[in-house]
Amino acid sequence: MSLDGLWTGRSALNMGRYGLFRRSLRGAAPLAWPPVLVTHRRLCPSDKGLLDVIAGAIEGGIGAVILREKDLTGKELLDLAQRALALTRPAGASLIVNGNPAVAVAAGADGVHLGAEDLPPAKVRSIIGPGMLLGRSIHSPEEAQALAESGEAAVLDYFLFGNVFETACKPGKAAAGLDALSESVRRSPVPVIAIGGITADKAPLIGQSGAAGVAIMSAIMTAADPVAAARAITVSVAKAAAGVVAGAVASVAESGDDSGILYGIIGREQAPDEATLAAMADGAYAGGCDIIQLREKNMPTGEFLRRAQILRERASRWGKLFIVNDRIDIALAAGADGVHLGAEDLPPEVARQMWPKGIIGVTVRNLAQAQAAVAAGADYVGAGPVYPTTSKKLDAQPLGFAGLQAICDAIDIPVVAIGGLNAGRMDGIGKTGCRGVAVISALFQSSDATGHPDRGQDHAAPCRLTAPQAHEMSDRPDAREASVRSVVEEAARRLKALL
Ligand SMILES: Cc1ncc(COP(=O)(O)OP(=O)(O)O)c(N)n1
Ligand SMILES: Cc1nc(C(=O)O)sc1CCOP(=O)(O)O
Ligand SMILES: [Mg+2]
Repeated sequence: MSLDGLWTGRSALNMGRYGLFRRSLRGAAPLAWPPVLVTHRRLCPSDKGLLDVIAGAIEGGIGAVILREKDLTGKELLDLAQRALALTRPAGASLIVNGNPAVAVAAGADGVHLGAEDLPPAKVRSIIGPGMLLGRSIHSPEEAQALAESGEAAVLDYFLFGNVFETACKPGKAAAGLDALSESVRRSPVPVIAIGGITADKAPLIGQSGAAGVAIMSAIMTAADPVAAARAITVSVAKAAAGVVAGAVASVAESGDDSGILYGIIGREQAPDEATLAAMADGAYAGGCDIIQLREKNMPTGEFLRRAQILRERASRWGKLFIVNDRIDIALAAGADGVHLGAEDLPPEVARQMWPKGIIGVTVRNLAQAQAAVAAGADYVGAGPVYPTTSKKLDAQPLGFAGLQAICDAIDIPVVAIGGLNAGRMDGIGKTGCRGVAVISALFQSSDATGHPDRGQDHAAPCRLTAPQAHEMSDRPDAREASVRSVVEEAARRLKALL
């Protein structure tokens, strides 16, 4: 009998939600994943059961639970998974079943985690279908590379790399170390989650390696107060994620030839959950962003509005600007400073009538569109793409600096350059006359802040630098590294003052 049909049961109903979650994890920036709890019920304190610890960890902000109870029978594991789901699902956390795809499907769980001894990933993917998360443990950079080269990683959503530090959970097993973690991140086509001996105070080191998140076993499972233990880790990870973003932002801010506006654009692809969104916004403003735009596609209005309210609050705290992409209704409801409109959105004349005092930005691709935007009452234009971008599918030809300059010369309102801009592409941009740059990936999905300018150039993951970008940056590695280091330190100082 083929197993291929198994997933058409209950979990198929969940595909929309988890399909979305999976996609949003693809481009995960350093520490953009919320922390993951990996269970081991025999470590629980004597006064607590496993479900008590899971409930506490969720209350403390854990975003996913990997149920790793290897000695249970299928029936026992199914029963436990169903009980755990009753805790994770209402909280919006994910439940991932270790090693048993059939139990995961039968329970309606959100994912499956595999070890080297389990079924091959492609087989498991055919059992669970496209919508569920699928992860695989790895223990070395070579293993990450082998799984990438064999094509097995193509069906995976993440690697779990360990053990990074020594841990009582694997007595006698030497720590793989941070360098091996960094190298695994570099060779991996999927986000890497770090595990093994991770505590709240070590989370920033994990962020430096470029890993997308941390997974915790003993620091939570053995804690007398699992809520407090989980919260300490969640807070530390959020601060570290903000620090990474601050460093990337500062490195772009410092790279231009004048001090123009730095305009960051963020959405769930960069910040999957609300805590990460807030942390990244803090990092971006701390690093030198003047404006943040919330850009969400196909998001239910309520969720979009909640995220807009979070950014409104962060921007006000920093005394900086907040713009909503596409949706003037959400911009007004959230009290944003303005809205950015493109060819598919409400015409700017209509927006201006509805919102006389709002900042209205309009996308333009050529001179004629720029002049039309001015006539329609725009406050600024976003002109692009200046370079090809990996952040969205676009048919328009890149403007280059010459096309950008022609627009800047022709109109009197501010021009913000957009598309494929990063620290290595800023020389001379001020001379075009543009007033600033709008950026997604180099701020929120970049490895810039870690000092590894070539990370991931071998793979085509959307969060990574493309080979030509990496080449450009490597032309002046010493200058770049020194400059990145100093701006990261400065950003860390500013962030510390805030937090
Ligand atoms: C500052 C800035 N400039 C241009 C755009 C692109 O807007 P649009 O053409 O509407 O495309 P989407 O971003 O909605 O896909 C922008 N968002 N911001
Ligand atoms: C959202 C968007 N609009 C563009 C346009 O030209 O209209 S380019 C773009 C993506 C910008 O992302 P990155 O900095 O990663 O290239
Ligand atoms: Mg738009």
